[in-house]
Amino acid sequence: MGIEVKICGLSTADTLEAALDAGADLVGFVHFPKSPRHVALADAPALVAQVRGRAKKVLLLVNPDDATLDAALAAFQPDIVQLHGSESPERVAEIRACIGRPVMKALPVARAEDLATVPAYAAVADRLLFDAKPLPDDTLPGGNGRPFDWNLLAGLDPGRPVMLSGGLDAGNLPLALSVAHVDGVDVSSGVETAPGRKSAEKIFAFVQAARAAAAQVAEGKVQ
Ligand SMILES: O=C(O)c1ccccc1NCC(=O)[C@H](O)[C@H](O)COP(=O)(O)O
Repeated sequence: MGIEVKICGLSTADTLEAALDAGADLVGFVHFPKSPRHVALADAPALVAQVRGRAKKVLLLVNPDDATLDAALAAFQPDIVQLHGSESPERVAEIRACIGRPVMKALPVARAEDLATVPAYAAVADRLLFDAKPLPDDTLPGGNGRPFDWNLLAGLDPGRPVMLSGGLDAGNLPLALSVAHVDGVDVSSGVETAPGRKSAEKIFAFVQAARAAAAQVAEGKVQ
């Protein structure tokens, strides 16, 4: 199987259509009011209906309580729930048992020591997403448009599908995929012209670059 491409933070019909037309495997909807990509519950059904099975729908939540979880599941009907807060392995396991659908846990990475929690989360989550650890001044736990040292993932095999995230764009994907042998890539800022404003052209370029880079790695042309 080739690499999975996730376009995250989609919130408008036109840019969602661009991601689907470009062939994204997963489309991510952020339900987190502090985010410039936030999708309100009332706006979810129209976007969800538009997907029509052309991609997997990822609902992105941050430290949701049970009420938020229930309401968001009903509105977004996701294929995957991505937890992008400080959820403990126990909370991830609790949510996974409750929702009966795959959970992708986002783990913040800045240094090798940050990977110490991988086994505990790999034991309870269906997928792992490695993202750049927010800086002290960042107001969001993700979507900050900043990469981390991809070499930190070299040789890592948590026994779960792994998605690489954080500051990716069409330009740095070949290097990222040559360094980090992952199952998927995820982007938000790198396909935007401003926070929360997705670009159809950048979305298409990112998906194309991901397919091309993955093929190069598969053919052994990029070490
Ligand atoms: O995208 C957001 O606004 C966001 C807000 C709060 C938590 C997570 C968020 N995004 C999570 C994602 O999966 C992003 O795609 C990921 O962090 C990469 O973002 P970027 O570095 O901007 O490509």
